[in-house]
Amino acid sequence: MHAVGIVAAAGSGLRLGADLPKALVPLAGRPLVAWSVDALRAGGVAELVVTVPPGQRDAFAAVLPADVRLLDGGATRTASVRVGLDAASVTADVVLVHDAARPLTPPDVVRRVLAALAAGHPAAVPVLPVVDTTVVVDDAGVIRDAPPRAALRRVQTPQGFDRAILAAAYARLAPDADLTDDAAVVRAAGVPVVTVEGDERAAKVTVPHDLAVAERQVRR
Ligand SMILES: Nc1ccn([C@@H]2O[C@H](COP(=O)(O)OP(=O)(O)OP(=O)(O)O)[C@@H](O)[C@H]2O)c(=O)n1
Ligand SMILES: C[C@](O)(CO)[C@H](O)COP(=O)(O)O
Repeated sequence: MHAVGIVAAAGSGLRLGADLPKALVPLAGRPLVAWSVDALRAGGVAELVVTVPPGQRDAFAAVLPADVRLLDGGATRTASVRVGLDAASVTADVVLVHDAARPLTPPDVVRRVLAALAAGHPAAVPVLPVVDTTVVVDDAGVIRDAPPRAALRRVQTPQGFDRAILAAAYARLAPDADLTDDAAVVRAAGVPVVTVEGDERAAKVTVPHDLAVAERQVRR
């Protein structure tokens, strides 16, 4: 099975509030994107495309292996993944789409996603259970619903897909579509998405506290 990894690294990191693009923010002395690239490689994905903030290719090239392909990303995560997917080799059987912002994803998570694809599933995503009561609120912040928690999951990356199926699903999307993940893109095209076990260590670095947690994780 020929797998290509697409690392979405073109975000600015507004919620992190750093003075450089989030994917270049150091974690234990290495940029987040370098950790994320390593995570995919450790899990068995050798060929990688990374989408970066326009104008930042040199900065990313300086911190990534020379065989990683760098492309200018788009204004949204969806647009950035689309750029990476368009560039992914058509000889690839499967693609794994990963957030640069999930630097410490264990290789076993990558392997579980690849195994589900190898078993013939068109799409597979890692998930974790929800441990807090989860509610739906209205504009005034008043609780309107509390969905049964047992069926809820938190979705992580990398998310794996049959390449041709993901490409067809993206082709159906409006050019300015902005979905929160790629599972939503294929689901919009009617493709079933199976789940595999995620890992707390694959947490997304979103706010400053997440970076502090990741630093402690590396030290352990
Ligand atoms: N236009 C964008 C926006 C996001 N991403 C990537 O998508 C992943 C998840 O996005 P998020 O954590 O929200 O990153 P940012 O958009 O950078 O964060 P913020 O929303 O706080 O600005 C990140 O690895 C980010 O680099 C991307 O490739 N292109
Ligand atoms: C793709 C994702 O990481 C799955 O949980 C998530 O939806 C990204 O959201 P963000 O707001 O772009 O960080």
